[in-house]
Amino acid sequence: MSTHILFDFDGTLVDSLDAAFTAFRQIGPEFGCAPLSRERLERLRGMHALEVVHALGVPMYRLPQLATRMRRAMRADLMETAPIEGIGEVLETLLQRGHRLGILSSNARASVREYVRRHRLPGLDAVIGGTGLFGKAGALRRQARSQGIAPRRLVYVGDELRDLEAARDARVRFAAVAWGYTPLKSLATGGPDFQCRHPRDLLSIDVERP
Ligand SMILES: O=C(O)COP(=O)(O)O
Repeated sequence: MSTHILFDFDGTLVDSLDAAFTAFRQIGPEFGCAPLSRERLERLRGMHALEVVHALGVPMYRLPQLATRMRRAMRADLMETAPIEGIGEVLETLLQRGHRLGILSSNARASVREYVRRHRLPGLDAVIGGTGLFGKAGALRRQARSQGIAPRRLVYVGDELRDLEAARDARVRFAAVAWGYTPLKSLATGGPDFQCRHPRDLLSIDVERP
């Protein structure tokens, strides 16, 4: 039987970290954040998104507004950024093997769909977007329910600790990727079901588990 594989977007299908960094340097100060250096960014990458928000001094009530402003500021750069190298071929192979693919992202659905179309990423027409930064667990649960499948038959592929946490909460399997925002060694502390150092490692995540 095939597995439903849902992909996170930013960091997992496209390396948007530079675009995020540039946008934050512009917008962060409006939210009372100190200017961000590359060195500090590197230190923040190992942390959970909530810890990052705290470390940057963003009040929680302003987070949705900051995230929306960031997404808008990043959009043009993002559209010009190529997908992670090798991901297109891997998606193609997963499709040929009969897997059902999709995207589940806290980024805006319209931007993600536009990106998939422009960069011709195969099999990713189903896009769930705008989940809220910390709303992915509920979205994963709803997805399993609406597809009529047990959560364990879903795999979420992501690059951040909030992705891993959401998959755990929803009892969905999680594949951690090494090429995203959060280093694999930080993701490994959360005990992901699969660790992918290269996109082709995604081809072995269909292993059935009891
Ligand atoms: O909230 C964002 O824009 C980041 O989106 P992601 O869930 O695809 O990482």
